Order: sequence, then C-alpha cells, then structure tokens
Amino acid sequence: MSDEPLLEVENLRTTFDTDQGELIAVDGIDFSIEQGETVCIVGESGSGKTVATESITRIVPIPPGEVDGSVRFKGQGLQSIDDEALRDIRGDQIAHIFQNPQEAMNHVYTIGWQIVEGLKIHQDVTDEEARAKAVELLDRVGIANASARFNDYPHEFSGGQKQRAMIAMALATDPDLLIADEPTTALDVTVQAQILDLLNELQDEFGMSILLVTHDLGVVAQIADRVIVMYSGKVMERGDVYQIFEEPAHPYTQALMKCLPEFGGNAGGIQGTLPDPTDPPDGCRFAPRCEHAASDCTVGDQPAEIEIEPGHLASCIYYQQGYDSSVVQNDDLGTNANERTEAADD
Ligand SMILES: Nc1ncnc2c1ncn2[C@@H]1O[C@H](COP(=O)(O)OP(=O)(O)OP(=O)(O)O)[C@@H](O)[C@H]1O
Ligand code: NI
Repeated sequence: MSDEPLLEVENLRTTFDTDQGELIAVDGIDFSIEQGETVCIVGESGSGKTVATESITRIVPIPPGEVDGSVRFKGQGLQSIDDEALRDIRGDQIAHIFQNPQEAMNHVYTIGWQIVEGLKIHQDVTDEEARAKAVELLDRVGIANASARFNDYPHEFSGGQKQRAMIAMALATDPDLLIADEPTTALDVTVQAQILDLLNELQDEFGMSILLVTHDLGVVAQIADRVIVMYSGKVMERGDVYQIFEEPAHPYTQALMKCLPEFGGNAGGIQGTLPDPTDPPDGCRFAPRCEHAASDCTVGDQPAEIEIEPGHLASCIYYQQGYDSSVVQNDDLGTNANERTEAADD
C-alpha cells in the first residue's frame, strides 16, 4: 500500500453562474481522506458542504456550475478524466448516499431489483448470484426477513429501512469511498443513531473510507475520526474529533458548540446569517458575526490556516504570531465537550 491518501482535494473551487452574478459556493478548499477513515464536513446550511462533496465526482450541474482545482483519487486525477470514466468510478468506487432516500430510489421497481441492477452493471455476476448477494446485503444492513422484503417496493419500506436499503445499494459495488450527505437528517433520533452505528460497523467490515456531510455536531461526535468545519465556502477549522470537541479553536466552531443543548444553547443556532455568496466580505468570512472580530479580521482574504497542534488547524488571525490567542480560547466549553467525545469514543 502506498502512503498516498485515498482522496486528495486541492484548491477546490466551485462557482455557479446566477442572475445575481457569480456565486462562490466553495472557495479554494483542501482536504484529504485516508484509507478507512471517517471525515465529517460540518457547518451551517449554505456553507458549501454538499457542493464540495458533489464537486469531487462532478455531480454538481455543469453548467451553471464550474469546478476548478485538483481531485486525486487513488493517485488518479479526476478533474481531467472523461465523463464515462468518471461515471464508472462513481458507480463502482465512490458511492453516494443522500439525505432523502425517497428521491434517490426508483418508485416503480422493487428494492431488490434496484440492488441487483447496480450489481450487474458493475460486476460480472449471473442473475442468481446478484440476487443472492442483494439478499445478503439487505440482511447485512439490518432488514429483517430480507429474502421476502427483496420483492417490496420503496413505499413499503419505512424511512429508516429505505436508508438502510440505500446503504445496501451503495455497498453492492464494495466502494472504497462512501460519501454520505446528511444521511440521517430525515430520520428520528433513535433510527439516526442506529444508522450511524450501522455505518461504523460496515466500515470496520468493508474497510471503506467515509466522507459524511452534516450540520449536526451530535452526528459528528458519533462517527467522525476527523472533522472539517466549513463556513461560507471556506475551511474555518480542521482537526481530529477530540481536538474539535475539546478545544474548538475557531470562534465559528465555538459558536456552533455553544448551540448544543448541553451548553444551554437553543435550536435557533448562531445569531445572524451567512454572507451573500455572490459578494462575500473581505477578511474572515465569519468576522461580521464574530464576537471577537477586530479591525484586522475584516481586511484581506480569509486568514491562512494556522497549525495549533499537529493536525489541528484554524483559519483565525488570533493564532498568527503577534496576536493573543487567549482572546479566542474558551474555557467554558471544556468540561462538557469532554463528555461528548467520551460518548464518541464508544
Ligand atoms: N445548482 C446551484 N445553482 C446555484 N447555486 C447553488 C446551486 N447549488 C448550490 N448552490 C449554492 O451554493 C451554496 C452552497 O450550497 P450547499 O448546498 O453546498 O450548502 P450546504 O452546506 O450543503 O447546506 P445544507 O446544510 O443546507 O445542505 C449555497 O449558497 C447554495 O445556494
Ligand atoms: Ni447540503
């Protein structure tokens, strides 16, 4: 095995041509995912999480979208390969699951048929083998009585069962990377926890990497190895799950944490709104909402990411030399955040 990451994204920039002008959805972000790792992208609605992940295999609509930057998957540059080769990778090595399985499924075909079709397109199997494998997968994702449920239509499955079936479809081709965009948002809390447990188990078993998009820090705590905090198309902070929960460094991450119920936060979220993506402000994108913002925060470009500890980086000038980082370091988050990461450790 090489020590190259499974996925390496550099300077990814995705814009849309809109009536209001060029909309910058993702503004030059870098990240990588190692083999077997779970990386979560977290951030408020509209921060560019979905567009970032959908730019990897160019499932964003082009036009009006335009994707720039470098995406390397197993060492192969995806930005330069043709659509057919990309479709092959998408169906085979990089699988997507979405928030709403209802939309991703075909209503007129049975669940089993849809898994079988996926298998047959990408693998050289007979009908019998494909059927047996589909039943096995349905069973594996926790669909009781799988061989009978094989013949059910999507509307005969509950929301949680549909999401399980989507996961079975995604696993059918034994992908190296599973991209899951808000996979549990439409589900109630108990089912959500079960699906995340299932993803964790399947990852151990199948060895795939997971890139999971969510706005929910509870989901992050339950599943992430590493976390990327996005805001307004930029990466604000990144680190392993312990660093992010125990020592959130960027005021934006801290503000997200403070919205959690254990800090007495309300579901209303952070005060204020995201900047206009067709006209982002100078300086740090979060400065207009940041309680610590100084005049230096509103000039130039988004600050470069500064390494605070190995693997833990924040894009905030207070961590640059000559600034006092104690201004943004936040003691009142410490103890409760520890409880959360202990839960994440289980
Ligand atoms: N097809 C499109 N055309 C124009 N603008 C788009 C398109 N798709 C996304 N955008 C814009 O790109 C920005 C980022 O959207 P994106 O869906 O990535 O956010 P997100 O972080 O996934 O939010 P959410 O948590 O609500 O899913 C938003 O301003 C959105 O309006
Ligand atoms: Ni999204």
